[in-house]
Amino acid sequence: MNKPVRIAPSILSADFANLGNEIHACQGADLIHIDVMDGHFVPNITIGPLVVSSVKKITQTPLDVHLMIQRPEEYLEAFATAGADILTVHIEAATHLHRVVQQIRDLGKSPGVSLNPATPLCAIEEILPELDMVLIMSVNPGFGGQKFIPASLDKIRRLRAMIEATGKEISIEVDGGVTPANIAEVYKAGADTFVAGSAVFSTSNYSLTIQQMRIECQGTQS
Ligand SMILES: O=C(CO)[C@@H](O)[C@H](O)COP(=O)(O)O
Repeated sequence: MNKPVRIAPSILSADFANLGNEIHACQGADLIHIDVMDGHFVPNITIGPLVVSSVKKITQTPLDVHLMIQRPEEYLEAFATAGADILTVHIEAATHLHRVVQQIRDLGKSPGVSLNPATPLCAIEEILPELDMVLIMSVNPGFGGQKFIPASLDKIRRLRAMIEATGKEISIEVDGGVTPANIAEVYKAGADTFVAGSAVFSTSNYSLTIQQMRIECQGTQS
């Protein structure tokens, strides 16, 4: 069976002075990806729960909140209350990851775990069956507009095999340097959810770009 395709525009590349309209222009998106950076886990500072709560008021599209922060357990409730639907934490930032994943479930949200490019897949072996999604960083986190790291493709293939062995439906999201030119290859490797920041927001018609990215994946289906 063909895997679903979810396109998640990352508002990190949007015009923040015009955020509501920027999000409305992403018609056809499956998720709105929101990058939360604390200036400690990554060298950049971005969005907090107040902005998530404002975004929640203006869109029906589920909010995919990517926490690139230290001590994520201290902020889960705030982001859940603000309207996050998916809460993804970094394995490198959560000391008691199992507890953090349970906290996300208890808040009624969908848990994801993200891995930096240098973090091996074996690090998530034990927690994998508890997750709804694994986010593979295909750039080093912190900034939009970076180049996709080609070694991510093999990592995605191996992760897909690990997920199949669990017999569970767990999404693979890929974040960083995904474009209409490489999305088909990333999909074929086993990903189903694609974050796209500059690839969407640098174009003149966001909705059309989202549609093109989906078509690129569907073109690989048998
Ligand atoms: O998490 C991050 C960057 O750390 C991303 O979500 C970026 O926003 C992706 O941007 P592009 O690579 O697609 O421009």
